[in-house]
Amino acid sequence: MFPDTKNGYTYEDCKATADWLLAQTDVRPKVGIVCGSGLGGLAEMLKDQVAFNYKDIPNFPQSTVHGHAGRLVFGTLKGRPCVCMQGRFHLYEGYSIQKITLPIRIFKLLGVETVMLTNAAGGLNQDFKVGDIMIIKDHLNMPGFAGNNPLSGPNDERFGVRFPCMSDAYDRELQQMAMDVGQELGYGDFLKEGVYCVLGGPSFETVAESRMLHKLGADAVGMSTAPEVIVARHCGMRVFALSLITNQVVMDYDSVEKANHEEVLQTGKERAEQLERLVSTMVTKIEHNNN
Ligand SMILES: O=P(O)(O)O[C@@H]1C[C@H](O)[C@@H](CO)O1
Ligand SMILES: Nc1nc2[nH]cnc2c(=O)[nH]1
Repeated sequence: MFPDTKNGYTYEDCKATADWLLAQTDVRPKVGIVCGSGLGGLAEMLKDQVAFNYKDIPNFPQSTVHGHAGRLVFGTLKGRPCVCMQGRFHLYEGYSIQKITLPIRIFKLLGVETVMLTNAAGGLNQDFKVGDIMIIKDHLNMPGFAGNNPLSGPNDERFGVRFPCMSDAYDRELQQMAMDVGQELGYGDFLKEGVYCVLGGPSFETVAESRMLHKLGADAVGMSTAPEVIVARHCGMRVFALSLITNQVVMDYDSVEKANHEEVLQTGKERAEQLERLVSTMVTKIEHNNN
């Protein structure tokens, strides 16, 4: 079956999904986590889990990519109520940009205040190595340059304003917290910061494209996250995001390296434990209104 490409989801559609979920769990999450390719182990850390397959959730798309389990998991992480997407959606799966970002609005209506996103990305910055964790400080939203922005279409003020600011999209306090926590955990050698660039995928970059993105100021390139960040900021949630550098992007015509999804998943496995510890430690330190 070809994925549902319905464009718009109304406030009422999102509310219906959120209410359906809230009726089936007592967990009232303050933190919403999105797991990138091969990084779904974070969801397994949640205690007292109540999990839903995406196929059972009204209005939810299905995961079609290897490394994205397709489960929404509620539970607690060191006592803090969380909800975790074990698998996200991508434009290249054939979904509309509104559909891939729908879960972020549902997070909002579940009561989430802070969104933490992870992804797998190719390293463009020549100082980065495979296995580095990059704290995202900003993004280049390439589909948005071509008019494919998740906020295109009628604006519902119940979510946010027509023209949201994005110069502060990535919460600076949370970036500093990640640096501090990373240092405490002994991750200083592989913890970096930088600019993430999203492309539509699913093809990986040509050499010319990679060189261009590097010149434009991107440190890492991937196929997700930025649309989710835009939607999260539009509806007023704090955002923190990390890229795991799973491969070095090929920038040289003489290179024999070839980007591939298996390498992406393999690097995810090798670095998963540290990434999970970094995110889970941060969750215990983030202050919310009633904790
Ligand atoms: O969901 P993320 O952004 O982690 O997935 C990346 C981009 C592609 O979906 C895939 C390529 O290997 O990994
Ligand atoms: N576009 C893109 N996405 C990725 N996800 C993981 N690695 C890569 C990469 O090299 N390029």
